[in-house]
Amino acid sequence: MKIYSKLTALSKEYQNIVVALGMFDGVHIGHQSIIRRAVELARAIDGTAVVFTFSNHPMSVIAPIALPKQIGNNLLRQRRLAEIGVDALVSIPFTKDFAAKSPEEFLAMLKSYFAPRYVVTGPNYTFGAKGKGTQRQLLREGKDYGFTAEVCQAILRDGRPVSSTRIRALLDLGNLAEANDFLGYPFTVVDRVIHGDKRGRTLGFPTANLAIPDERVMLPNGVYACEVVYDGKHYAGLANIGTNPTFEGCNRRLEVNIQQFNQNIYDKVIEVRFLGKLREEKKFNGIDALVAQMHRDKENAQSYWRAIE
Ligand SMILES: Cc1cc2nc3c(=O)[nH]c(=O)nc-3n(C[C@H](O)[C@H](O)[C@H](O)COP(=O)(O)O)c2cc1C
Ligand SMILES: Nc1ncnc2c1ncn2[C@@H]1O[C@H](COP(=O)(O)OP(=O)(O)O)[C@@H](O)[C@H]1O
Repeated sequence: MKIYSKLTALSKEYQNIVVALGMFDGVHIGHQSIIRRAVELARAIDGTAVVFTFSNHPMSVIAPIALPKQIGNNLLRQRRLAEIGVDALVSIPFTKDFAAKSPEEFLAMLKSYFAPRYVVTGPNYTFGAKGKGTQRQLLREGKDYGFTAEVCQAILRDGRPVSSTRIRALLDLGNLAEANDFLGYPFTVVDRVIHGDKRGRTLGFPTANLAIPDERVMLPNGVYACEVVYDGKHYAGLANIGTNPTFEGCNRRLEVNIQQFNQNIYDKVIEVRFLGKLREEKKFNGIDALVAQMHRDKENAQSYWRAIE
C-alpha cells in the first residue's frame, strides 16, 4: 500500500480509482465492510482502491473539547487498511482551511485529484463545511463529478450500529471480548518501544514498554494475555497495563514480556494484540512474590496462546 501525506493527483498515477471516505478510527467491522466494498469495486473495474482520510481527527480542529479518545493511531489504521487490500492511503492534515470547504468544493477537489469512478462511504458520513454535504447529495450529484456513490449499510450488534463510540465505551469498561467482536480483530496497540526503569531484565521478565498517550483509549489496568507482532513474526506475550505499584510507581504505561524472544527492540514498532484479561495489577510485598505471580500468569495465559498457535 502506498501512503501519501499530502493531496496528490493520484488520477495521473492510477486508473479507475475507487475512493473510500471516512476517519476509520479503529477500523472496526463497520469500517471493514466499507473498505472491502471499495476494494471489491476496484478489482471489478481493474482499478485502484484508495482511502482518503485525515491524519488528525476533524474534531481536533472544529471542537477540540469534544474530541473523542482514539481507538487506534495512524500506524494501526495503516496496517489494517493494507491487510484489507487498499492500494493507496491518502492521509492529510485536517486544517481550518480544509474545514471551510463547501460540499461542492470538496467534491470538486475529489474530482481534480482522484477522478474517482466510485465513492464509497458509511451510513453517517458527511462532508464539507459544518458537515453540510449529505449522503443524498453524494448519491444525487456524484454523476456531475464523474462518479457513482455507494453508501454501505451499518453493521449491527444488538440491533444497533457498531460504532467507534460504542467500542470506546466497551474498552473503557474493560469489556474486551465484546470490543474484540466489534473490532473484528483483537484490540491492538501499535507503537514504538520506549525505555523503562531497566528492572524487568533483573526479574527474568524483560518488558518492552509503550507510552499511553492521553488522547488514546486504553483498557483498564491489569495483566493480559496477548499476541505480539514484531518484524512480521508472531509471539505469545504477557502485558501489564498500570503503574507498577510494587515499586515506587511510574506513569501509567503498557509493557509486554515477549515469550521466547531476546532482542533489543528499543525504538522499534511492535503490535500488541489483547486476547484476554488474567487479573488486576497489585502491590506485592516484595519482588519474590511478584515474580512468583508472573510465573502463574504465564501458566494462566496458555489457553489464550493455544488459540493463536
Ligand atoms: C505479566 C506481568 C505482570 C505484572 N504484574 C504486576 C503487578 O501485579 N504489580 C506490579 O507492581 N507490577 C506488575 N508488573 C510490572 C512489573 O513491575 C514491571 O514489569 C517491572 O517492574 C519492570 O519494569 P521496567 O520495564 O520499567 O523495567 C507486571 C509485569 C508483567 C510482565
Ligand atoms: N523477551 C523480551 N520481552 C520484552 N523485551 C525484551 C525481551 N528480550 C529483550 N528485550 C529488550 O529488553 C527491553 C526490556 O527490558 P527491561 O529491563 O524491562 O527494560 P525497560 O525497563 O527499559 O523496558 C525491551 O525494550 C527490549 O528491547
